[in-house]
Amino acid sequence: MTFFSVNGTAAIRRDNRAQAAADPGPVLQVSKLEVTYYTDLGRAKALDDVSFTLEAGQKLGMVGESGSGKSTLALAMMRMIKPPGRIEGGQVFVGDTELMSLSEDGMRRARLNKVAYIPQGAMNSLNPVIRIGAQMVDAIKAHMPQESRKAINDRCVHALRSVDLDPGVFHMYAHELSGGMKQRVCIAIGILLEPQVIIADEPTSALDVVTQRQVMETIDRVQDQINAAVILIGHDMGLMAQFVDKVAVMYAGRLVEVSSVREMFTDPKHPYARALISSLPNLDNKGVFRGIPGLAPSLLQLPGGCAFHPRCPYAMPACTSDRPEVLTLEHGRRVACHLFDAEAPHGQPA
Ligand SMILES: Nc1ncnc2c1ncn2[C@@H]1O[C@H](COP(=O)(O)OP(=O)(O)OP(=O)(O)O)[C@@H](O)[C@H]1O
Repeated sequence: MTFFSVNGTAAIRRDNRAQAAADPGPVLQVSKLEVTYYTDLGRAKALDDVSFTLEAGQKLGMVGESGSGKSTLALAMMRMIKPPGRIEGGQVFVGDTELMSLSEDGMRRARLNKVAYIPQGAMNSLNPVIRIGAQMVDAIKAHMPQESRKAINDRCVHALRSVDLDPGVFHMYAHELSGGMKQRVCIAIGILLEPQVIIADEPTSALDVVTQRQVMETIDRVQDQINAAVILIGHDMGLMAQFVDKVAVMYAGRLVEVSSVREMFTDPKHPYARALISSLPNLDNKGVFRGIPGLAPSLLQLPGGCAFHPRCPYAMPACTSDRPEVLTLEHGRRVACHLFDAEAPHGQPA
């Protein structure tokens, strides 16, 4: 912890940068996370063996078709999966704290403090009859019941300023704010306790393109201020390309590729990632867009072998029968595809 000054008063602030320097290595390690929804129609495995790491200050873009499991991943990391869903395995380390093994009370304290989640449509779930400031104060009080009112207010004002909002917003109601301002309030709430990890689920949906960019720039800036690792869930590959360091592609509950943003956009490996990239407009394809043939599979009836094989132009016999392991390729790229079985160092699954 270090001290910083807000309006001339001292407030406690965690120094994520000093923590990261003292403890190099990934701040977030997700390992073999598994989630199943037990529905009347059968079992839907929404997360299957999901593993990845993220360092302090890094931004990961999580992309994939609707229903591929992106929000489930965020909810599982927060231990907020509700029935009929169940977390059936895996670990999530934030620093040296393993979230899945915390008590309910320990997890309640870890939320917002170690890992903050800005859910899909968060800006529409601000309470319409409670002033913004009171909602921010409540969030802090739940974690710091001993904190003085003045220190709490100062912390709120600091967070509002960090997201480029006037401190006057503290006294306003949600209906007095534009969509972009409301989304920035949600980001301010997310950073109140300076978490080491921030997960933002579609933070720019329902915003116009100018406001989208402003919100992404706000996330960029606050992340830099508190040196957090950020996961951005979304569909907009163009926006991802501009703002993230790494891209993770999810398909039918599995991470099929995790690569640096440059490698993902210049040389995507997994055929599904290739299809996603080639469906983007660019200056060369002169308005001819290539879609991805077929539909995303139902999680209740996944094809055998690789779930993508019925849509894959490179499918081989092994793809119909053997589930591809996640392989580590050069530069630490991770790909789950039989096309690369021979390329992985020593053929070892990651
Ligand atoms: N409450 C639920 N009950 C049953 N199945 C569910 C439930 N929530 C999610 N699922 C299943 O989990 C899968 C993943 O859903 P999830 O919301 O994580 O996808 P997503 O990639 O975030 O989609 P979107 O981009 O549309 O938000 C869905 O296809 C659905 O089959």
